[in-house]
Amino acid sequence: MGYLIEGQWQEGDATEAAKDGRFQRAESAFRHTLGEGEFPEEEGRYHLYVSLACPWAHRTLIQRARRRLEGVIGLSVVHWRMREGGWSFRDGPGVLPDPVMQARFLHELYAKADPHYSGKATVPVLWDRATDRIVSNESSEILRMLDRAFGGSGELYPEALRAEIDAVNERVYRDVNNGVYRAGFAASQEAYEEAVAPLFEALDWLETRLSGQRYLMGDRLTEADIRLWTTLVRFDAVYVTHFRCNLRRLVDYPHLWAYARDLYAQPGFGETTDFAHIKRHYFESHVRLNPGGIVPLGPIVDWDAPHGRDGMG
Ligand SMILES: N[C@@H](CCC(=O)N[C@@H](CS)C(=O)NCC(=O)O)C(=O)O
Repeated sequence: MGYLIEGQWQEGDATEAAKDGRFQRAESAFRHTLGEGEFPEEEGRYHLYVSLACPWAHRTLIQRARRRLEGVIGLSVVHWRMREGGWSFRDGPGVLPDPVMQARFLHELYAKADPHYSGKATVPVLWDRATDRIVSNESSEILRMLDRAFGGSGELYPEALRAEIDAVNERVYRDVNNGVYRAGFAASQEAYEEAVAPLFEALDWLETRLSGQRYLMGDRLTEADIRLWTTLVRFDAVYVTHFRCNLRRLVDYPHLWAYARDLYAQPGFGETTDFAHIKRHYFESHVRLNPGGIVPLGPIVDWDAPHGRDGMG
């Protein structure tokens, strides 16, 4: 773990847990848009840096695969363990090194893009090879860019559904995507309970919503599904134990669990999911939560079991 100050890497826990024990996520710093202004659409010009473990990066990886943009936007995958030096490109199964600067650590790219950058070096990063700059390091915005750029139709965020998608995204982000982190990184009992209660209220709400419709917006997949799903797929493998989100497991929610398997079977989802990176990242990286670094072998769950949702409206 660590962070950059004025482009210089500092080892240490830039923990986002404030003095009151509550985890706070920092805003992403690079917020340009592919296809606008200085970042025109050009095949081969942009490169995506992800961790296969990271739920935020996973959003962008799913969309790159769904759109079959593999030949248009390059990909690097960091090593699952995030300790000294932060995310690195050290050798390991599934790691794809950096072809742009042959960086050893992700933070080198942040410092190259902005020698005065202060903050964390997070994934995902959408990099512009032509200018050596970061287009964006905000997953929700990269997801939308990959929905529209290079001939995309913007189907994940259709005009008519935007208000409803925004409303669902807001609650899912606060209580689910970030909720599991607020529970896991809470440094007090109070902060932990403040995160866990709304997390499971939100899962109950989603369970009901998905009992009568295939996707969060009805009969079509939108960005809201991708954003929810990357947390669900990690839930039983990691968050139930490592982050103590254990009132219930995903498999205890019949509709949510079938919904998660439905998406897992669709193009872009299962194929970009790497449970080894996911589990090893969390259990080997967070020394405070798991000092021994032991990775649990379970749970045994069948992601390929029939989900029975094809015919749902
Ligand atoms: N707002 C960012 C958050 C990304 C994020 O927090 N990524 C984590 C991995 S899951 C990370 O890279 N953390 C590095 C660190 O904490 O030093 C986004 O959604 O793109």
